[in-house]
Amino acid sequence: MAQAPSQDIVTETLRKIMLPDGRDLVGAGMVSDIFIADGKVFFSLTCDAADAERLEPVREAAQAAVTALPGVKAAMVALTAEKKGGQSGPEPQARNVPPPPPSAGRRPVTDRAKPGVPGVKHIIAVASGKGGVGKSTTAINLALGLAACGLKTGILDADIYGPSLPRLLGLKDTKPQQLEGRILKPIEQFGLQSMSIGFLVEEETPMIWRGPMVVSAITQMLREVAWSDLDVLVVDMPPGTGDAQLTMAQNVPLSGAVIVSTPQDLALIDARKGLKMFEKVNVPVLGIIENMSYFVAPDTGARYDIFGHGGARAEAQRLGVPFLGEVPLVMAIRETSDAGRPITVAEPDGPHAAAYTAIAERVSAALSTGAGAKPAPAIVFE
Ligand SMILES: Nc1ncnc2c1ncn2[C@@H]1O[C@H](COP(=O)(O)OP(=O)(O)OP(=O)(O)O)[C@@H](O)[C@H]1O
Repeated sequence: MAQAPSQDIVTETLRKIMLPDGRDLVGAGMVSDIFIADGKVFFSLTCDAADAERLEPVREAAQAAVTALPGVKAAMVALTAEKKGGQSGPEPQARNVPPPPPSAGRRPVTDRAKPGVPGVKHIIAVASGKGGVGKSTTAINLALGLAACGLKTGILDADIYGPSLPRLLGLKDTKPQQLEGRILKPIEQFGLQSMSIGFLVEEETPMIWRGPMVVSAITQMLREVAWSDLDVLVVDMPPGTGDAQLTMAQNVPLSGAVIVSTPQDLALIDARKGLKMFEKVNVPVLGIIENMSYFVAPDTGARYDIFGHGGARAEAQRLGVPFLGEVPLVMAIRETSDAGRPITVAEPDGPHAAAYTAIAERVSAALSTGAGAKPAPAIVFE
């Protein structure tokens, strides 16, 4: 492969990407420090929060243009509303906050009003306010981390718009066995019981589901799968906070929810919406995970905060929700996921597996104590 391009070449490429107002990205002063390592290019684009949605196609165009440069293996471009510097100072150690102790006022984690799922003690949702923040990657590694903590664990891929579990588990051509009636046997992989709509339909099948169908498909996968004796079932939710997600959060007997966010303020705005959604339906939020928290250069091991590290921790603190931990942006996480052997399986003794296991321990502790963000009581004036 050709040599990776220089920062100047990347900058020149970005000069050709135009904004709707006719300025180019570089001329508009939107491009952060550009970081290039091992053929991969990382940078962020600064914009007003209000313009984020409108500028998503520009972000995609920038990412595609840089990816197409000779010598580029991958590019990761994020939109952010804060200006960020390049390399950070030394990272303070051990900043993870343990889950808060159970307090008398917290409600029990099992919602008795909803019928439980046979064979499953606790169900937790892994959700994100927006797509592409690494929710599925986090969900599978969290599930594996919970299993490593000694919990009998399952994972249900409820992201039926874009199921990724078959790929993440290296089970692309596997079909579940049908037991009597309509009941499906979960597929066992890496010690997890798993189910995904991706096991049932071909990858090419267009997934055009309307909201209500999404909910019934998921409810069916929850209740018509022979989950066996699970301590915890991790549900990888569809991204976003629309009606389908809200109905799901309402209908699935969730013990709690975990929100995944990247550190940028714009992702955090969406994460906050996710949090509010669970509060609305009285599901305790067990905490927030910051994914792609910082970047570790593969060659030098130096740490860079190009995407604005620490935002999720601050946000969790602000919202009174536990911070569950941070996972860096490392190519090994992406590559192992793509290869169907998540990092917690591929490198169980490595630092990244340790990060996920530490997060899993906090989730497990929160489940057993009933800790989580207690929704504020509604005050009604009549
Ligand atoms: N910590 C990480 N380091 C490096 N790459 C990561 C990390 N987390 C996720 N990724 C990569 O980012 C991409 C998006 O991740 P993933 O599919 O888990 O996101 P998602 O939020 O579930 O996306 P979608 O909403 O589109 O389903 C994948 O290629 C994944 O391998």
